[in-house]
Parts: sequence; structure tokens; C-alpha cells
Amino acid sequence: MSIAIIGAGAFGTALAVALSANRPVTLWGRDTGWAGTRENPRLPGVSLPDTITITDDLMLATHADTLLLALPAQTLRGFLTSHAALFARKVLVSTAKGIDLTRLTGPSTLIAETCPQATIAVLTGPSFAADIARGLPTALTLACADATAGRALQHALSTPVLRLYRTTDVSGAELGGALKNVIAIAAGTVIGAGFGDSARAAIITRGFAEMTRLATRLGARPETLTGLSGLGDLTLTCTSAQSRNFRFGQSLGTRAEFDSRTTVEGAATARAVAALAARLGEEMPIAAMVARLAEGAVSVENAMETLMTRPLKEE
Ligand SMILES: NC(=O)C1=CN([C@@H]2O[C@H](COP(=O)(O)OP(=O)(O)OC[C@H]3O[C@@H](n4cnc5c(N)ncnc54)[C@H](O)[C@@H]3O)[C@@H](O)[C@H]2O)C=CC1
Ligand SMILES: O=C(CO)COP(=O)(O)O
Repeated sequence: MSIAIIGAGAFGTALAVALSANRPVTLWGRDTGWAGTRENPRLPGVSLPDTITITDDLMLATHADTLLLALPAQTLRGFLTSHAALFARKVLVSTAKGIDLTRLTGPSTLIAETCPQATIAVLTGPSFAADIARGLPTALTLACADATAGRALQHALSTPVLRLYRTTDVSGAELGGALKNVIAIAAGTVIGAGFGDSARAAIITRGFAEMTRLATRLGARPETLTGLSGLGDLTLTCTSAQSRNFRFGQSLGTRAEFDSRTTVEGAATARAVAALAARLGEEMPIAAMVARLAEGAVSVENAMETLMTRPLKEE
């Protein structure tokens, strides 16, 4: 199996470092002006080994048979549409955590729509780029509907410090990764606003209930949601200031400025979730509130009051 990573942001670069322990890896980025230094400014302090070929030549990168797509979720559809011919018969592994706002689908469906002959997989779970790049022990979910291809990917992408668990539930795995970002914004907001750790625990738990309700309605298996890609990543992202989604939430809570160039997948996904929930007639009060908070349509105090004064119900 030959591997290229498409997207030289923090996560693509971290994956390149981890996987280069097994074999040579190609890392493609649209802006690789930093390549001569062997240090990506998006992942400072990490020196890239010589076994990684850094390139901005997409033709060269797509010589590999297996391509890991490490682009932000809202850019994936446009990127795949523009370059579909290069990706047509590849094994495509998405690492994006989001729901596309225009199509209201996850990355695997975007890939299926643009590259119908590709083998599709999803790599997701609790894993900060900086942790992976430093070689810290990490466990992820590898989801592929084709069990044979999934098994081959699981073995090829595992290393002594990167342990992959396998599932055929692609939809469940990618929805867990997308939805946890929305709840992480809510958790960050609660902490930023000083509502306390008890309120955060409530947001995590009720947020997980929302995640499970929507994902299972969309065909996910409940046990996938309780795995690494769901509960695992939700736990990480709602409790660590390493998370950009959590920090964005904190900035809403404290009314501090936030660098708009930072990748925060949960804001767009919250809007996508609100639209999906309306279409399906599902109640997603926390996600709906995150969508309004991120747009500045409601104050943090009003958001919390609205959530706390909803009609009382069974758990
Ligand atoms: N950073 C992390 O710890 C983790 C990130 N992820 C996911 O990985 C995906 C990528 O995130 P990061 O690498 O962290 O983001 P990043 O913000 O560090 O990098 C994004 C990269 O995508 C490139 N890019 C953006 N639009 C593009 C386009 N239209 N064409 C080509 N390249 C484009 C940018 O130039 C940049 O190199 C996201 O979906 C994120 O949720 C998943 C697990 C962990
Ligand atoms: O998905 C992640 C960890 O698993 C990274 O989270 P952020 O995108 O919020 O930084």
C-alpha cells in the first residue's frame, strides 16, 4: 500500500509523521513554502523526517493508491469536485470532522457522490494533532463498509503508538466526529461564561443524547456512538483547551476575540445539524443554540436560560 496525505494542515502533517514510521509517505499541501525548513508552521516544534516527501504537486501525490483526505469538512466537496478524475479509483480515507452545509451530509457521502468508484473509509476518534506528532499513544476508529479493505487499512495505518479499531459503520463514525465538535463549542461556552464544571457535565451528557438521537436516525449503530469516534472524541474535545472548538466556545463565553482563520468545524456543522434536525423533526436544542450563538444571534445568558427553562421531561 502506498500512502499520500492530502492536506498539510496540523492533522495531515501529524498523520504523515506518525505513518512515516512504517513506510515513506507523501504529504500534499497547497502551500508548502515552509517545506525547506522541515517544520510546518501549523504544527510548530515538530521536525518532519526525511521519509516524508512534501509536495504541492497533486499529480505526484495521487500516484499513491491510498489517499488520506485531511482537509476541513466545508472545503472537501469543492476540492473533490475539482479533482475528481485524480481520485476516481483510489482508496480514500477521510479524516474531516463535519457535515457539509450545502449537501447536509458527511464526508463519506461527498466522496461517494464525486468519486463513485473509490473505496471509502473514515479515520476518526480522540486525537490532537500535536499528540500524534509527538508519538503519544492514541487510539482511533477506522470505518470502512468493505470489511476486507477496512482490515487492510487497519493494519497499514496502525503503528506501535497509533492503535486503530475497526468498524463497518461509516456513517456512525463520521457523525460522531462531526457532532462532538458542536457540543465542544457548547462546553467551551459554559466554561468561558463561568457556569461551572457541573453545567459542563450536563452539556456533555445531554449533548451526547442529541448526538445519539440524530446519528441513529441517520442509520448509525448506537454502539458506534459509545466508541472512540463518538463518546471518546466528545470527552476529549469537551475537556481540553487544546481543542479549537472548545476554545472558540470559551471565547463566546468570555466575549473575547477569536482568530477567524482558525479551523473550527463545529460552527458550520451546528448550522447543518439545525437544518437536518428541522428536516427530520428531531429536537436538537443544544446544537440549535450553538448555531445561534456562533452567529451572534443570542447572548450566552439567554442561551442558557432558554435551555434551562425548556419543558421538564424524562431523561
Ligand atoms: N488538528 C487536530 O487535532 C485534528 C483535526 N482533525 C480534522 O482534520 C481536518 C483538518 O484539520 P487541521 O489539519 O487541523 O486544520 P488546519 O487548519 O491545521 O489545516 C487545514 C489545511 O487545509 C488546507 N486547505 C483548506 N482549504 C483547502 C482547499 N480548498 N484546498 C486545499 N487545501 C485546503 C489549508 O491550507 C491547511 O493546510 C479537520 O476536519 C479537522 O476536524 C481531526 C483530528 C484531529
Ligand atoms: O478532533 C479533534 C480531536 O480529536 C480536534 O479538535 P479541534 O478541531 O476542536 O481542535
